[in-house]
Amino acid sequence: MTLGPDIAERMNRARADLRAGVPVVLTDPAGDALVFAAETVGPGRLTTAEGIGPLILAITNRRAETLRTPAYDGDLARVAVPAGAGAGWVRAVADPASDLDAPMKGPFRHVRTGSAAVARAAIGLVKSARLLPAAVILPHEGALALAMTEGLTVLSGPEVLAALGAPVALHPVVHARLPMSVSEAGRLHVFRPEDGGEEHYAVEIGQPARDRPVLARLHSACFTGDLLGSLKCDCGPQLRGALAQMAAEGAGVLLYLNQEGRGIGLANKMRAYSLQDQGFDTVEANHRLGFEDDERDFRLGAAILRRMGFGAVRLLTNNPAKIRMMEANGIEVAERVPLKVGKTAHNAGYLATKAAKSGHLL
Ligand SMILES: Nc1nc2c(ncn2[C@@H]2O[C@H](COP(=O)(O)OP(=O)(O)OP(=O)(O)O)[C@@H](O)[C@H]2O)c(=O)[nH]1
Ligand SMILES: [Zn+2]
Repeated sequence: MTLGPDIAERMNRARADLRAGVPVVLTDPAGDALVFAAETVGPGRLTTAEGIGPLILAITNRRAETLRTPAYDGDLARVAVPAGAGAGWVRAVADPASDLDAPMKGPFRHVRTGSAAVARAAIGLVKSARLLPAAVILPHEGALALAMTEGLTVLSGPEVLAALGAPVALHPVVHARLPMSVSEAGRLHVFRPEDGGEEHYAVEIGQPARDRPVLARLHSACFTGDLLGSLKCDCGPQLRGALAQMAAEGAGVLLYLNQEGRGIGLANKMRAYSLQDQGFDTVEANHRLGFEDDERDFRLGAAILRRMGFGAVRLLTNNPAKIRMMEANGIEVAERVPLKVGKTAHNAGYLATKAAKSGHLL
């Protein structure tokens, strides 16, 4: 084995670079390119990049739909950045915050020739860095040479696309006893992805048998609901309700998956909340930002359950997609246990939207 980073490790580096506003280089058989996150690229680097060659802004089909412009590449659109348009223009196209104040972003000149593969890998990368799903691309023959002189992270575009679609391998790091007010027989397990990325947790209550379906909950992180007692969602009561039910039965396992905001991260979730204050529902807000309704990867949950020795669950959920994902990833769902707690005047619309648009069971 070589000492250098593999593709997953280099992608982790690239995420840090992109979050800091530093470009990365994507190599591709159709042509190499420098890639910036639209959210973080500053005016200085953008001007330097414009001096090298014409820039392209890649946005998702969801964002294109909001901007009423076609997505010629299917899942994404490549629009030319007008000369001298600057970071303000890039940000306004990528970020829906000012859509209602300044609705006309176009007309856009679309780039329809060449391969969209680099744009696709770039959007996948910035999304996985929990940034707005839009990337500035500078196609450049000398990108590799520039990477050498400027110390930029280099990734193969096709490898990025393959890695984004591959299941993340996780390993247990540590577990220890954790007496909790709900149950003194608690134990917290920490799991870490092989690429050194974000950790996920499992709270085990009692000593659930491995050869029978375990009462289980796949909980997605919700800082606002879990910690702050937000009334906009039902996450806090669901978290506490699930643990209470496991304590009452004497055994269970709650996975705490760090996929805040259905996988878009807290900053983007707050952008979605701001759009909800403008009158859009939870699904429309995700789409206006350029995301799908739900960007979570529930394969993580199945992988952790398997690592813990569980093959079958009684799943506490109202979300049929979680059941489908468990079964598709080798965890039998012997029973769905409804979890209906925490309805408030503030979240009634949110819960109704989840039922109407995301198939949640009421
Ligand atoms: N993007 C976005 N995420 C939200 C919003 N409200 C809550 N969330 C996130 O949604 C997730 C809630 O997930 P869960 O409660 O685990 O899952 P669920 O799909 O509702 O399914 P069940 O609760 O199991 O029925 C958390 O990650 C929250 O942060 C919102 O308006 N927009
Ligand atoms: Zn929540």
